[in-house]
Amino acid sequence: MSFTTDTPLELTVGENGKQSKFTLRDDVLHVKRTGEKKWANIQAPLRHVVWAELSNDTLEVSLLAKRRSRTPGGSKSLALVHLTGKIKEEERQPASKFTEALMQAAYQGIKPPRRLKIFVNPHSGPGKAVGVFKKRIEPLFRAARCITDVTFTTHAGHAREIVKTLPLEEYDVIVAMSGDGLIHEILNGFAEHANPVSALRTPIAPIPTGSGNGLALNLLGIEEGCDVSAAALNAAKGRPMTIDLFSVTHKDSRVFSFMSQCVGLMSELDLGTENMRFLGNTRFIVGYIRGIVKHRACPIKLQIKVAESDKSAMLRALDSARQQFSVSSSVDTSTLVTAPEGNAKSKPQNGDSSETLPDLKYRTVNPTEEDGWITFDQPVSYLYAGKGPYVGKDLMQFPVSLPNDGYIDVVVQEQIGRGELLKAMDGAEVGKAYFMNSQHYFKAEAYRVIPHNDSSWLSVDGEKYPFEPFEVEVHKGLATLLSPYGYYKADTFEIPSSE
Ligand SMILES: Nc1ncnc2c1ncn2[C@@H]1O[C@H](COP(=O)(O)OP(=O)(O)OP(=O)(O)O)[C@@H](O)[C@H]1O
Repeated sequence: MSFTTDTPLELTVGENGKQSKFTLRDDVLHVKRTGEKKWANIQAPLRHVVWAELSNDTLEVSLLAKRRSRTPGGSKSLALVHLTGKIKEEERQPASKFTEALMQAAYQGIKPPRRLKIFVNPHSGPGKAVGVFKKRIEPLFRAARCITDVTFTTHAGHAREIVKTLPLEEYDVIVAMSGDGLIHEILNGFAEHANPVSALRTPIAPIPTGSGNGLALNLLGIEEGCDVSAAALNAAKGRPMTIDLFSVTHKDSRVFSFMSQCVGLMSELDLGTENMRFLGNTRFIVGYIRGIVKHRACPIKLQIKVAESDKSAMLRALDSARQQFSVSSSVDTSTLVTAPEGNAKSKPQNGDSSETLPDLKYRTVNPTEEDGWITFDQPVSYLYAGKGPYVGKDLMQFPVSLPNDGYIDVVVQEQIGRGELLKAMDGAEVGKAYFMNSQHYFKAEAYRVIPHNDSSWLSVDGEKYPFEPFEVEVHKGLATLLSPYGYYKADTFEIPSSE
């Protein structure tokens, strides 16, 4: 999001030696306060501006400001800061003009107040979600004038029961204060709604309190992906971004997946370490090292309906998508008043207003080479398929993934030596494993897995399923998320200059 004016907008308020000078330049609000020790100098990008209002003789600005101290993860966490200043009568007009311009630039056509249905999973991750909600999230939603309806989930399946019959017209956004597991549950609840397609168009915004939090990382990036305040502000004023969903079918069951499916080493490191939840994100690293020590191959036959198998072509597609992002995210102030997206819900794809979930196209087809299917029939270290670059803070598994290209990214890791598997950890958080020759990468419309025994688990969005034959296919743009950017924020993945 970019805000450009020839001359910066400025406003100075206050009296008696306590003055605040606000300057809106490019896409940053600069605040300089004299006579104050705390928050004397703030520079907040527009996406961190929560609210600005002029009432009687007082200007109020709420924003997220970076604390000086760093989190254990190394980034500076964001604090909700309220700034107020007294306005003299003769300053009312410029103050009103400034407040209006700041709100328009900060909301870019999004019309507050948003009505939020919020689910808080008290047991997600290290179990601190309720305290964090009361201390940090409730005040932020109040500052952003959101209308909230909160459920603290009491059991697994609770959120699913509620969203199945949710009156869709009463809410703009579903907020999940949880890990990725609760989002999987909500999407599957929506699929059981009487109007499933409309339900799935209701955007979901995650607030990361789980152990994995891959979705929040994909939407907010590595700097802010674990910051609950940045995530809550995305719920209050993010823009709808449609994503593809996947149907995972085995026997007679159909489950919707939004993030990933895996078998072999990568499913065991997640599902085999659930007793280590107290370790937070670290449990995945412990699980990976344990998997390397065991060094078991995963015996499967894999069939993929391939759309692209050339890694260089996928890098070029990402590069051109990134160039489009940078054009579409630069918005001139002249568009601010008339920006179109007041409502958070996404529009039907291709004008299709059907309320029926998409049919399964590949369930009964015979996969043949002529129809673009390829077959792997040798033990692998793991199969990992999904959407969204990050699957966790330490692993960018799908660096060339795009939100709604209609494909699932399928990664097949050959069984390699323990030393090489250990080396693959180096740079895993910025997607370096993509360049390993032993890591095969496909853009696919569908794939099938036939296990040769029952020695592993299938993980779907981090939830455990039996290791039985299953099939996956893609449904373009079926679900909606909220994003501050309109694309996956994974710019730490570097596209080599030769591409
Ligand atoms: N009150 C509850 N008690 C027990 N389980 C719950 C409760 N509320 C939700 N759940 C279940 O907990 C599961 C995991 O939740 P969630 O994703 O929020 O946390 P997590 O597992 O710590 O994070 P991650 O999925 O990122 O590892 C979900 O499947 C959900 O159904």
